[in-house]
Amino acid sequence: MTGTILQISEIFHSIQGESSFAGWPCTFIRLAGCSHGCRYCDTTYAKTAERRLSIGDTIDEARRYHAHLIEVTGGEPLEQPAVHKLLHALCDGGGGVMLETGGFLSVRDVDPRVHKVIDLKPPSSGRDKENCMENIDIALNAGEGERKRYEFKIVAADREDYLWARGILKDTRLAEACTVMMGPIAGTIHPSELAGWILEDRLHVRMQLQLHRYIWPGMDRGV
Ligand SMILES: C[S@@+](CC[C@H](N)C(=O)[O-])C[C@H]1O[C@@H](n2cnc3c(N)ncnc32)[C@H](O)[C@@H]1O
Ligand SMILES: Nc1nc2[nH]cc(C(=O)O)c2c(=O)[nH]1
Ligand code: SF4
Ligand SMILES: [Mg+2]
Repeated sequence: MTGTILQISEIFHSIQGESSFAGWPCTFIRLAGCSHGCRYCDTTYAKTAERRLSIGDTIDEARRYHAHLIEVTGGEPLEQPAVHKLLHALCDGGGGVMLETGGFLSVRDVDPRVHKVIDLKPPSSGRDKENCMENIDIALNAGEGERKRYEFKIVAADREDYLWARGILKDTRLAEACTVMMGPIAGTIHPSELAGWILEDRLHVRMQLQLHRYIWPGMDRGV
């Protein structure tokens, strides 16, 4: 198992900048490769691997930072089949384990101990037709205790994205069951504009800004 090879973009220690865990020290394992190409992606450098590491070496390196929280992100982490063994082994080691996924692939086989952050890609991504809507059903049908480990996220560039998000939330009533985070895509709408729409519509979502962009402005990698 530990011999299974992962394509790695970077492993770093930072402040969790997104999700309901924003603000906590966190070690990030960024797996390389993504076949989606969202128009606004801020991590295109992760398309290609910097290193190939066994699961065991990946965990050893991540654990060196002694963070209470580890997030596996990408690229698109679910595109590497070995991610499931990685997540399982991380959970066995204790501490909080998070997965950040673009939500194109089902999270059905993800270790149930993992806190799953699932993006719903809006029209401005150019990939909105590829959302795996099964993930919403999986979360809604999860038992009471398990449901808290499903979190959804929608980033928006404009009013069209926002209305799309509002429509999905109304149709599925997802926000009544799970945490839904909403934030602006960097360099597009001002946070106050998005906040205004959320408040006007009494939307039951949590607003987020990418904290790391404020802590380390202009830094694209390793934060
Ligand atoms: C780079 S992706 C990697 C993980 C996975 N592929 C995904 O899309 O969730 C991590 C998060 O960054 C967000 N993101 C990417 N580009 C962004 C941008 N320009 N502004 C705000 N958030 C962005 C994505 O929506 C996603 O939630
Ligand atoms: N600080 C920090 N927090 C993050 N949360 C999710 C991230 C990601 O790229 O998936 C991310 C990231 O790249 N940096
Ligand atoms: S799925 Fe994630 S990593 Fe892939 S292009 Fe979209 S935002 Fe970037
Ligand atoms: Mg990021």
